[in-house]
Amino acid sequence: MSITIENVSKFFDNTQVLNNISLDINSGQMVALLGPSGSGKTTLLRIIAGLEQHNSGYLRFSGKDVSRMHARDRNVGFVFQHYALFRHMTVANNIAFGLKVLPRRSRPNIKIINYKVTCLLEMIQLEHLANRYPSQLSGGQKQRVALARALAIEPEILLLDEPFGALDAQVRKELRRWLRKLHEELKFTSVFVTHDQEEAMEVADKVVVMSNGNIEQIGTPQDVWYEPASRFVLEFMGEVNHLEGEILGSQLFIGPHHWQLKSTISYQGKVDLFLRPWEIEVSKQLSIRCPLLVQTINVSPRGHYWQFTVQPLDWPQNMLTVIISRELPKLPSLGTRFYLGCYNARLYVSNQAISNDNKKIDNLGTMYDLLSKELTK
Ligand SMILES: Nc1ncnc2c1ncn2[C@@H]1O[C@H](COP(=O)(O)OP(=O)(O)OP(=O)(O)O)[C@@H](O)[C@H]1O
Repeated sequence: MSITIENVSKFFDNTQVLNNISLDINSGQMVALLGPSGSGKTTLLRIIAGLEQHNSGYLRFSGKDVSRMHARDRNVGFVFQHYALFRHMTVANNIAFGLKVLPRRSRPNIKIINYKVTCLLEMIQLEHLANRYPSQLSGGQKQRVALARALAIEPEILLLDEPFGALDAQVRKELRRWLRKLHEELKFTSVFVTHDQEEAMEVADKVVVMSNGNIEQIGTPQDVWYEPASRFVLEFMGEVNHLEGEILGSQLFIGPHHWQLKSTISYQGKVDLFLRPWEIEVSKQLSIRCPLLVQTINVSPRGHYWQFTVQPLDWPQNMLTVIISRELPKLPSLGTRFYLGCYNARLYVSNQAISNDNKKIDNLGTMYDLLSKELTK
């Protein structure tokens, strides 16, 4: 079943928490709503579920307007962060609950209910715990039971609100792989809320990045990672170094260092440069590619790579994080000086310099785009 959200807005009292949201979710797709706390993810999910009513706009399931349809008639399964299992019921009875409370005309007979529960217990690999109570389960087991309970009614849409948020890192990883596999087998449409970038990248077909009640970007995990649509998405999607620079005439300045631009660009003034730790070039020699002198102040081994914290020496900036493959023959120790290049840095008009006029040219491209060819080859 597909979901169409068209110009949906939501107010709580006089505060607008969703601002004209439009989003298409194809049948069988798994979509992550990703964003910081308070960005409106849960509110949007609850509107899809029918637990919250939007103030304007349309909500359609496979083309049919469901805006006024009661939650129980939407055929939607819901999984919350905090299990919400019935404490006084066994695992098997928790899973059977949704089927037992169906209206008489659509309720399966008890044999079929028991058969379905057995199949679901098998699917979540907890057959041996059918007669336990929730208090006798681990967090990961409880969450699997919650999923089985949501799936028992064979929903066409499954909504998950931070389903693994309360679990430790290892169990989270296992469960999200398991969810992805389950999704591939059963092919329901699902929307899940998370503020964990890695979780969204690993599980979703499509990622919707939200901030402040707005959608910042809709795209595949690759899109939002490699082609961030805004400075917000770039900063939100993983670690990034922030440098300050300035465009004066046809030169880009970082501290006392300057580069010749291909041509004079229309924007003049302060710029913010963003650079992922693994996009920094390093060299022991001063060169045109690596002109920025730094000193190592921390080295930390991270599996197949090394992570350095470095202090810029003759160019006034904050400390930077640099990631270098461990295959490099010789590694700098603490205090070692070396040179950096930052050609992959993305440039934006500095926040301090944004006026309505500059907002139109907020994103200036990468240094590679702006510099003359002979400097970057
Ligand atoms: N019932 C409510 N009454 C008033 N304001 C609310 C209500 N529910 C949510 N809000 C507000 O709406 C905004 C969006 O909340 P929402 O829970 O959708 O965000 P979120 O992105 O899911 O955040 P989190 O990741 O912290 O759960 C917040 O500012 C929140 O305070």
